[in-house]
Amino acid sequence: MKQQQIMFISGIDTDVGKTIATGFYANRLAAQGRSVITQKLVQTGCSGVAEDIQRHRKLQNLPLQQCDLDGTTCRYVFDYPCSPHLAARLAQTEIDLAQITADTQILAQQYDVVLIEGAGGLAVPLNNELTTLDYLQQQSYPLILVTSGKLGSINHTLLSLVVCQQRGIALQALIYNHYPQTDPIIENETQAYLQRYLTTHFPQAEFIELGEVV
Ligand SMILES: Nc1ncnc2c1ncn2[C@@H]1O[C@H](COP(=O)(O)OP(=O)(O)OP(=O)(O)O)[C@@H](O)[C@H]1O
Ligand SMILES: C[C@H](N)[C@H](N)CCCCCC(=O)O
Ligand SMILES: [Mg+2]
Repeated sequence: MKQQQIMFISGIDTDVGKTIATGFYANRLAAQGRSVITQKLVQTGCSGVAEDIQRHRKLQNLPLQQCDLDGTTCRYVFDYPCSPHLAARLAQTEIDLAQITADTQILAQQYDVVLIEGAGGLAVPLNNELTTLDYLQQQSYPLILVTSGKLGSINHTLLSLVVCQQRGIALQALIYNHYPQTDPIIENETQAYLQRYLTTHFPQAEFIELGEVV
């Protein structure tokens, strides 16, 4: 019997490379013979089929799927490029998290692995009460966290990891995005520091390097 797996991909911030990392990780699993679909928790800043889903499919070298066209892979797409809680409010609606969970379950019945990309970082609000972190904790999905070598990443990464430990969220992997390249002295130590930190505090988690995707 095929093992179904749902994993959540978040990052230390918006624009850190979650979408690229999601496509990369999907391809890695597909190369191991597993069928993979991606889902976007909530998309802001566009209309129609979520732009992150479109990017995932391009990276996977797949056309848009029926589950993309009918909204199963991204139920909530909002125009305004901001936090989901605000984007939903501006659209005079609310994000129904039970609907998103139901969509994930439908996808999990059809694919071996569902990778859910969050919007922004872990503490991004989905409404006035709940953050992405709360949802992740409720669902007990393992987390793949995307980080980078940019100045400031050590602090943002450690804050994200400390809160995962406090909330009992399992870290599957830390993806270290080498893009964009900035200061090699800072980047090298950021990578080395985070690798040491992972070995000490999350020995079961994988450290994965992501290079520039062209
Ligand atoms: N490894 C990479 N190779 C090439 N381009 C990259 C890489 N990582 C990030 N980028 C580029 O940097 C920008 C931000 O990346 P991306 O869209 O993946 O961020 P994100 O974390 O998914 O943001 P959001 O919170 O909006 O979902 C994009 O233009 C993307 O193409
Ligand atoms: C529009 C943007 N690209 C992201 N998808 C949304 C990021 C929300 C971040 C909210 C915040 O941390 O203040
Ligand atoms: Mg993205």
